Formats: sequence, C-alpha cells, structure tokens
Amino acid sequence: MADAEIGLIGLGVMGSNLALNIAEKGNRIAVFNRTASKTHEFHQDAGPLRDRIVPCDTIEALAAAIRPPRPVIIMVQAGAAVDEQIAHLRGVLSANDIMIDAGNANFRDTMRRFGELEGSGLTFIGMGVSGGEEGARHGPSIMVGGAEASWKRVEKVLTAIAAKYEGEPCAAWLGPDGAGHFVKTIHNGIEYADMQMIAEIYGILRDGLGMAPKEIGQVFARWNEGRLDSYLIEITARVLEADDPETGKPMVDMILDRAGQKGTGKWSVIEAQQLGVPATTIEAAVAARVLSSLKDERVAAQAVYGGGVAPFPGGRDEVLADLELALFAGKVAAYAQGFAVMAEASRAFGWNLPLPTIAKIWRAGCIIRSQFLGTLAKAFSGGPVANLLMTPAFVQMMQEANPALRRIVARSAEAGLPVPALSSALGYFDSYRLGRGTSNLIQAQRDFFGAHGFERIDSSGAHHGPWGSGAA
Ligand SMILES: NC(=O)C1=CN([C@@H]2O[C@H](COP(=O)(O)OP(=O)(O)OC[C@H]3O[C@@H](n4cnc5c(N)ncnc54)[C@H](OP(=O)(O)O)[C@@H]3O)[C@@H](O)[C@H]2O)C=CC1
Ligand SMILES: O=C(CO)[C@H](O)[C@H](O)COP(=O)(O)O
Repeated sequence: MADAEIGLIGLGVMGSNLALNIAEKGNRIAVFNRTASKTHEFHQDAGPLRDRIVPCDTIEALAAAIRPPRPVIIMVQAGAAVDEQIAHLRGVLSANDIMIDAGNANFRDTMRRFGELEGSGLTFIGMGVSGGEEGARHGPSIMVGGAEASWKRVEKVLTAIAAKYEGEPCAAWLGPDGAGHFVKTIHNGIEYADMQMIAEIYGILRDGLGMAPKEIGQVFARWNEGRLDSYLIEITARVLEADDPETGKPMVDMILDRAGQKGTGKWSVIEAQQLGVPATTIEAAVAARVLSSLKDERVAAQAVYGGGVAPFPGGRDEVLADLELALFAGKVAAYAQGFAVMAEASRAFGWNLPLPTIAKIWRAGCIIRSQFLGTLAKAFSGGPVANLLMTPAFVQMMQEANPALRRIVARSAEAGLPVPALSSALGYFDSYRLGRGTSNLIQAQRDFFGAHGFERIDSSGAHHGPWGSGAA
C-alpha cells in the first residue's frame, strides 16, 4: 500500500540515521539498501519507530510504497552509485516525483544531473547534509540546491529534521542547481582547515611542550569554554582524553598518523583555483593530509634529516595563551577564504548565495558548528563585504589575535615543528594587508622573458621595460 510519505535509498551511517530522524518526526518512510539484509536489520532494530518504517527489497517496491508525488532521498556513496540510483529511479518514478541526492556529491556532477533530468518531468534536488552520524540522527545542517519551488515542496520535512539554533532550523534553500552541494563542499574545505590547525596546535603541545594526551585534552576542554567554543574543539578534547581499551594507552597514541580523505577538501581547492580565489589555508590542509599519507617516505626522510624538535621557546602559560589566540586567528583566515570562494562562485554561477544564511545554518548541526559562526553571520548581515577580514568585528579580533599567530609560527619554525596551515593563514593575512606587494617584480620578469607587458604606477595602458634585445 502506498502510504509512506517519503523514501530513502542507502542505509549506511548517514542514511540509516536520517531515516530514523525522519520517522521520529512523525513520517512514514520507505527504505531500501543495496544489501537487503541491512534493510531488514535496520527495520528490526528501529525500536519504537519500527511501525513507521517500510522495508523494501527493491527500488520498485520502494516506489510502490510511497504516496505520490514521491520524495526519495538518495544517501549512497558519491559518484557512480548516485547515477545508478537515479537511472533506476527514472524507470519507476512518475512526473512530479522528487529525487534528493543528499550525499557529498561534487557540485559539477549535480549540475550535470540537473541537465540530464531536464524535460524528464522529475524534480531533482542536490542537498548537502552535515553533522555526521549524530547530526543525521538528531538534527543535521541541511544545504539545499535546486529550484526554489522544489524546496517549498520538501521544506516542511527538511526543517523538521534539521538541527535548531535558538529555535531556528539549520536548513535553507541556497540557490539553484549545484549551489547546495557547492556550499557543502566549501563547508568541508573549511572543516579540513579547522582540523589541520587543531592538529598543528596538538603537535606543538605534544612535541614542543612535551605534554601528555590527557593534559592536552584538558587544554582543549578549557579553550572550548572561550572564543574557540566549537564542536571540533570539544571532540578533540574528548578524543585526547580517551584510552585504548586494548592496550590501556591513550587512544590517540595508537592511531597511525595517516589521514584519509574522500574528495570534498580537494574539490574546494580545485574550485577556489578555478575561480581565482586564494584559499591557502584550505590548500595547506589538503596538502597536509596528502603528506601524511606518505608515511614510509616520511620515516625514510627522518632517518636522513633527523626528526628532532627543539624545545618550544617561552614559558608554558604564555605559550598556551598564544596558542589559543593563534588558532583563533588562523580560523578567521580560513573562514575568510572559504566565504570569499563562495562569494565568487555565487557571482560566477549566478547563484546569489545568501552568505549570512549559510553562516546561520552552520551554527548548529554541522561539523564546523561554533560560537564563532554566530559572530560571522552578524558580520555578513550588513550587506556585501569584500572579505571577512574587512568587517569591523573581525578587524578588531584580528588586530588582537594576529601577533600571537605570528609568534607561534615563528617559534614553530625555529623549533622545527611543521605548521603549514597556521603559517599559510599568517601568509594570507600578511599578503592581504600589504598595500604595496612584490608582484611588480613578477610583472617585470614576465615582460622580460615573454613580452607580456605591465601596467605602470604613473600612467595607464600596457608598457614594456627597457630590456631590449637582451630579453630575447
Ligand atoms: N559519514 C559522514 O560523516 C557523512 C557522509 N556524508 C555523505 O553521505 C553519503 C553516504 O555516506 P555514509 O552513510 O557515511 O556511507 P556508508 O559507507 O556508511 O554507506 C554507504 C551506502 O551507500 C550504499 N552504496 C554504496 N555503493 C552503492 C552502489 N553502487 N549502489 C547502491 N548503493 C550503494 C551502501 O550500500 P551497501 O550497504 O549495500 O554497501 C550504503 O548504504 C556519502 O556521499 C558521504 O560522503 C555526508 C555527510 C557526513
Ligand atoms: O561530510 C562530512 C563531514 O562534514 C564527512 O564526514 C566527510 O566524509 C568528511 O570528509 P573526509 O572523509 O574527506 O575527511
């Protein structure tokens, strides 16, 4: 009987929790998973929500279980798996039904899918979801891309399942076609930068100050009560305080220092480059994950160059105070970059992305949720700004915090501790605030070897230097 209000394909970590969240909000939901045993296990384990879940063994059965017009959420591995589900659904859905890809799709795939579905009568939505397992279950942040009319059709259920920040749902329509997945990608790029800078600070505390994991965890827990208050700082403290049940040693010490990645960080950097927007801290964070994966090479290099780290200069209290401020300053630079990328994408793709709304729907539910995003939302709400670094509230904060970032980067360099994301944040800040830079020399070099021409400071038009035939 077609009595479910909604369907969901893909009962992995995110899909299963999202389905329970949807059921808990009073909806009857039909579910399908490629591996059918998981569908039945999921149904069996759904406790009091079991009666609102319709387990389906085929996509045909799923379509038959939903009342038309049918909204179907696809929550599978990004890439080819999504295309396979769409192709299958096209054969069983009818005009006015809605397919919602809720995975971490590359927004360029999402745009292609919109194109491919044009004229099919089916509605498509590309939707970013953040919050991991817990967010999916109890309230994620939801970033919707597609026609505004499509959003209106699913707004009720999506706002019901989304996280709430002071009563406001963290779900919004952000623009047409790939806008939702683009914003989710940049969210993840910023997430990479946040995580890398936290890891660099952990490295200074561990190797520069010789602190034990639990002690470091306490430092992060304390910082979580101040300006750095955020989910990522909170979970960092909890991770550092946990012990390995197998060995009794600190869990973090038993984990191989080789970071995984699934693509969104890399896509953020690629798109920033394509748009011509510097996102150096996000780039450094992606590169750091790649370098981390070269474990064998790093071990070999340590044997050649030595991995020695000199003691971190300065008294502990002074260094701890600087580290907190340095992390904050780095965070400002990373968010300035991420929002600048979104502002440029908005212009380039004609999306009209609502930057204050994006900051608002990231205040709860998502992985980068923080107190900071409330301040950021206010900074953007006064109208368009060239860069977060130029908003009065952030000018004041950076004036206070940048000297600490400078000291930490300088001392880390002296001690031999790698801080690629923090130093790129400082480099970004210093380059951004330098009214007269050094690219006059680059222009001269380009003109010398390639007759590319340059602009003069005292007259308009293109000019060449007096390099003469020697240039050739
Ligand atoms: N985990 C997280 O924190 C977050 C993940 N995401 C995104 O959500 C999506 C799902 O992630 P997650 O739940 O973590 O992944 P999981 O690995 O837990 O689950 C993957 C799901 O995709 C299904 N699947 C994979 N390949 C195919 C295929 N070719 N055909 C049909 N079904 C397939 C799997 O089915 P089967 O059981 O048969 O293998 C399973 O249901 C991804 O795009 C991910 O990037 C978004 C936000 C947060
Ligand atoms: O979207 C997410 C969080 O917001 C997912 O957890 C994603 O997998 C994180 O990216 P990566 O696996 O590349 O670290």
